Amino acid sequence: MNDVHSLKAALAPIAAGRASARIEDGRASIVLDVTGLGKAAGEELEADVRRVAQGVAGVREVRVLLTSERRARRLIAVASGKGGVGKSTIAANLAIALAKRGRRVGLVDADIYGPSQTRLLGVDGIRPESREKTLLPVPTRFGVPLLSMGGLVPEGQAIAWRGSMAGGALGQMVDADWGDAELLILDLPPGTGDLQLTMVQKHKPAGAVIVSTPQDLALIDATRAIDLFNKVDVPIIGVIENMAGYVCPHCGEVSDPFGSGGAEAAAAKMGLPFLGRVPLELAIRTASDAGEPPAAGNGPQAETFASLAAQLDGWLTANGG
Ligand SMILES: Nc1ncnc2c1ncn2[C@@H]1O[C@H](COP(=O)(O)OP(=O)(O)OP(=O)(O)O)[C@@H](O)[C@H]1O
Repeated sequence: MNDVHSLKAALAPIAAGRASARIEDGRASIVLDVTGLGKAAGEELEADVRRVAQGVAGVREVRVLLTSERRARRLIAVASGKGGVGKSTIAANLAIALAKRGRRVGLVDADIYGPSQTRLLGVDGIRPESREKTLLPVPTRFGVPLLSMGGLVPEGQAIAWRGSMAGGALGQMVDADWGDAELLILDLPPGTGDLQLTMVQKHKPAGAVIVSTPQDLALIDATRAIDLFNKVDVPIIGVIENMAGYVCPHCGEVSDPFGSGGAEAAAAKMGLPFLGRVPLELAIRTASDAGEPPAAGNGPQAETFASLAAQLDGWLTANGG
């Protein structure tokens, strides 16, 4: 076997289909395709390839060139005009329902005022590690890796974090080692101030989902959120009405403490798609508090989120795959 064949044979078990190699005057040049591997795994593979190549007879020097098809990772913002409407709950469950459909999804919790995703996804207290200044998202049981401001903002310092620090931390989270995730769901801080505008301007999500309760007041705020995205030319994928209709945990009867249909009517008036409604249900709150997102289960709530995710999926396909 000549040297280049020995080199190829040595590389095959660890980098089959990813490496092409040649040797000239004892110098091995290897082009390694690390598409979809993520930074850490790509570097690990590069080190393995280097080590193996150095052990091949006739090789004095090894050069490895990494290539990767640039994968466009899309950001979908989940926003609300005011706090407490269930934006984080919807964001977490949408991410899980999309993962169930086969999308490779990560979740970014940018809500510095009330970062709740670590609790919702059952990874409270687990801090993300970092490798060479790149954050490694925390894996969750639901197939959706997570990075949260919760792990970065010192508790009780949200106010001091307004502005540039929050912007910097969000940049670090978006540019983290998301591996082959094609989609990041971005749980924005509630409201429509400068902080939200800067975040949206800088990271330019592919689209936005607006969460509102059926109440009039929340709808006025939701309209402001819609205006914010319009201002920066980010398309609104649609509006979700949360806490619509109270389902009695005892008899299953549905009543409408906050009214119903308001968000749908408002969406229609603004010419925006209405994605659906999520009822106000004790089971959603208790499951969420326990780190068991309903979308991960098999109950009726899982169906509600599956249907929302199907529409989001349709939008993603229609807008670039
Ligand atoms: N459809 C629902 N049925 C019952 N409880 C819900 C529902 N949606 C959200 N909740 C509960 O309402 C509370 C607020 O929800 P969540 O934290 O998701 O809101 P938010 O809009 O993200 O708030 P914040 O502004 O604090 O980020 C939580 O206790 C959550 O479990």
